[in-house]
Amino acid sequence: MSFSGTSSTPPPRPITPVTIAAHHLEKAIALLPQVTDNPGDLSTHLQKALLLIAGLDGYLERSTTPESPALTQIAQKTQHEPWQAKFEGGETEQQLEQEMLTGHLEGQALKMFVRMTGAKRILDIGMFTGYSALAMAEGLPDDGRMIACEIDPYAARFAQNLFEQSPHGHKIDVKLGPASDTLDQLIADQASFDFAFIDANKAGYVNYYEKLIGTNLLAPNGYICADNTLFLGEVYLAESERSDTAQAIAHFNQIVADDPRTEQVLLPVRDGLTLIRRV
Ligand SMILES: C[S@@+](CC[C@H](N)C(=O)[O-])C[C@H]1O[C@@H](n2cnc3c(N)ncnc32)[C@H](O)[C@@H]1O
Repeated sequence: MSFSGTSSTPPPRPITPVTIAAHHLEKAIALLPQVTDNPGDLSTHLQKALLLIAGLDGYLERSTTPESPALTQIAQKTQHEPWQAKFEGGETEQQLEQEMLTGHLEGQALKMFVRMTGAKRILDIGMFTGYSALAMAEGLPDDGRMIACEIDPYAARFAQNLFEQSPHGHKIDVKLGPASDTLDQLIADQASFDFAFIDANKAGYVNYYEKLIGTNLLAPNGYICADNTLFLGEVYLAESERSDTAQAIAHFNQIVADDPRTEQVLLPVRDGLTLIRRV
C-alpha cells in the first residue's frame, strides 16, 4: 500500500510473502545480540537480505504511475474506518479489514491489463470499498461498463459513495448479494465479460472460475485475473502449515493448473495474481 499508519490508525499488518519474510528477518536481526557465538558474517548476510526484501515494495510503488486522487481517497478512507467496531456493532455483516484492499501496485497492474486487453465489459467479484473496481474502471473507455459484486451492504454503500466522486464511477454497476447468485443471473441474462477479477471469499474461487470458463460468461477471448493466489506464501508451505483459506486457494491453483481448457501464469505481485485465458 502507498500509505502508512498514523497514531490513530495502525498500519496494515504484513499479508504478503515478501512483507512477512521482512518481518521475520527484522525479528531475527533483533535477536542477534543474544547469540553468543555469532559467526562474523551472520549479521551482514541477514542485513543484506533484509535490505533486499524490505526495499522491494517501496521501490515498486515509486516506479509505478501514481494512483488517482479518487483511488487515494478510497485507500485512506478504508484505512481509517474502524472495521472491527463496525462488525461488532452489527453494521457490517462480513468481518472486513483494511488489509483486504488491493492498493496502488495491484490497482495499476489491473488498470494496465484492462488497457492491454482492450476490455470493455468487466466483472469485479469481491468489491469491498471499491479500489480494484475503480482502478479497472479508470482503464475502461468511456462506453466501457463494469458489474461489481459485493455481499456486504455497508461495504457496497461505502464504495458507491466514493465512486460518485470519480469521473469514472458512472461505469460501475454495483450488485449487492452473494456473487454466485449474481453470476447465475448474469448467465441467465446471457451477459458476457472480457475481463473478470476474482477477489471475493476464497472458498468460492473454484465456483466463480467454473461459472466463467464453463459458460459464455467469460467471452471467448476474455481473461480472468485471480487475487491472493500465493495466500501469504502458505500455498507452497507444507499442508500442515496452511489455514483452511490457504488450502482453498491451493486447491483452486491446482484446478487451474490442471485445466486443459485454459493457460495461466501466477505473478508474484503483492499476495499473488494469476492471469488466466481460454486456450
Ligand atoms: C478481499 S476483499 C476485496 C478487495 C477489493 N477487490 C479491493 O480491491 O479492495 C473481498 C470482498 O468480498 C466480499 N465477499 C465475500 N464473500 C462474498 C460473496 N459470497 N459474494 C460477494 N462478495 C463477497 C467481502 O465482503 C469483501 O468485501
